[in-house]
Amino acid sequence: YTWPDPKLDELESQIYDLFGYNFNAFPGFPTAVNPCTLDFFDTGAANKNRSNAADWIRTAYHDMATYNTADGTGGLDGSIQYEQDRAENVGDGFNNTIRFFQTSLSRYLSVADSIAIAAKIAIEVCGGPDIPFRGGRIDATGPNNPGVPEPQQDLASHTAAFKRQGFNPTEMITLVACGHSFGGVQHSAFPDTVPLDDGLDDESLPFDSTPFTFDNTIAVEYIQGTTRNPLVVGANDTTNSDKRIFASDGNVTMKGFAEDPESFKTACASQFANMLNQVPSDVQLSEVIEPLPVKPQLPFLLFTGDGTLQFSGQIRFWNMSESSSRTIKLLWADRSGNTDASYTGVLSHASNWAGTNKAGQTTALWYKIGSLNQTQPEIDIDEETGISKFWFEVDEGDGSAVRTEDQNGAAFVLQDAVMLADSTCNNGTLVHIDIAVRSDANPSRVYVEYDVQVPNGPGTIITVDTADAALLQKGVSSTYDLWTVDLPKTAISTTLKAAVNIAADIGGNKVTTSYFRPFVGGQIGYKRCA
Ligand code: HEM
Repeated sequence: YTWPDPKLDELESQIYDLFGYNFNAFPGFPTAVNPCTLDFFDTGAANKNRSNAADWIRTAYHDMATYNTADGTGGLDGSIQYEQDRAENVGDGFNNTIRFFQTSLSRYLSVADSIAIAAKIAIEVCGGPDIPFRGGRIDATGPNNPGVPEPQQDLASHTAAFKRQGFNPTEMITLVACGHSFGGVQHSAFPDTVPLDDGLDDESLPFDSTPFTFDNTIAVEYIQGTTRNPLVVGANDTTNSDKRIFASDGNVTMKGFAEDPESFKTACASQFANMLNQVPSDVQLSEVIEPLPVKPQLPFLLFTGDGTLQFSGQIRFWNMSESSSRTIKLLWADRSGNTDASYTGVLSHASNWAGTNKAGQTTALWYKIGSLNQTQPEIDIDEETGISKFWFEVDEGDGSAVRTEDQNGAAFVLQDAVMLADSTCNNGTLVHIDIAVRSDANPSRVYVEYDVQVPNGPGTIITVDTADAALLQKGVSSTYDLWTVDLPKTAISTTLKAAVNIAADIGGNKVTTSYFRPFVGGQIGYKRCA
């Protein structure tokens, strides 16, 4: 896709900026599955086979399992929030999962996409295959029809349930084996399947001897006859659903998985992806989100009133490794689209500004707009000529040709009609947001947008609220007027991200700035009011 696309930009960060210099990814899914034995809701040694990773994967399946291919209803839509009182959703793993990312939801990050991202990251970080990711799941506002398979049901009803969900019998065996590569069955949820050992409050019996890692042990132990899977060798044969499912094709599929770990991995990659992509028929998922080769993060213009616009932000270069000889130049076109030899500035880089989606690797380098030198930390743009787009020239300094990074000619578009003014301040309880608006823009409305989490029974709905700005001073500089709005901290404190953006309706179009965090340190426009 072409930057900027706020929703895809957010999702891209959530799946690629996971380790290292990863301030973007929020809440930081990998922190909960690195190591994969982590269990945030651990109640003691008795639960030692449980993990966040297993909870997240089971949550994705149970949310999806209401899908009905015939009428396009159900699927991965966050409806699990409203379905936890059902017998088919016994256990606290769903609530644990949703609680983890509840505070980071935004208009760009739905509950349903968060569930899908959590499962994808758990699988990938814990030894599993890469799962291609498509985004744009929309949250249901109430429950779907029931439909999650339960262990006491017979093979015919499981086959029918998976068919309804869009999986044929081989895919059913595959998806169950892939999912049950993680975690196990808990006594408290399934007391008949898992007896309680003396002296324990609760315990979980794993499906295989490696419940924290994706691997084909689930199949190897099953085929060898050494499995302790409580849904295969449980004392009550009625609830041995894995046994019935695994054996349903004469063990052909499980034998293949036991003999060839790579074939298991490949098969799981495609069935996990299918699971995450079963969404209601009125939801249109994006294309598979690939990492952007060059990605601006919070490119920001700040109106100073001294004749310049301060341009700051960070740029991520994917698939780049450290080099002391490299220099990267930023170039821009002015408001009229013209270029000039003077429209250029440096990007700076420090050696620990490296990140990746794989633990222990370096995949991307981060550069900052402006120099590292504190006296010139951003690039100053003449407010009279302004900016309309920017791009980069990468010189490896090794004699190879200088490379232009401009999104195949589209460049990186940046509007300069509305922006934060540096007179913005906060007094602890409200932020006094000053907005510079280009005098020739004639906006019909200038406003601030912010996300609000609205409780909806046991679930959450994200809405976008707005606060309108009023004109404060015409001609505050040669090119700009000043508008202002007061936003109480309570308005934006319902999301941990606490981010807002400035918008204006100009000539029938909506123009906006990036999301920024007026109350949180380290970003722009949050100084204390005098
Ligand atoms: C006929 C289909 C299935 C049945 C009857 C079934 C049954 C169960 C049961 C009884 C548990 C124990 C839950 C607990 O103790 O809280 C469980 C756990 C789990 N299931 Fe399934 N399952 C099925 C399919 C799947 C699928 C398709 C996936 C994912 C692809 C999956 C992923 C998991 C995971 C990861 C756990 C471990 C949870 C933990 O340790 O906290 N299951 N399953």
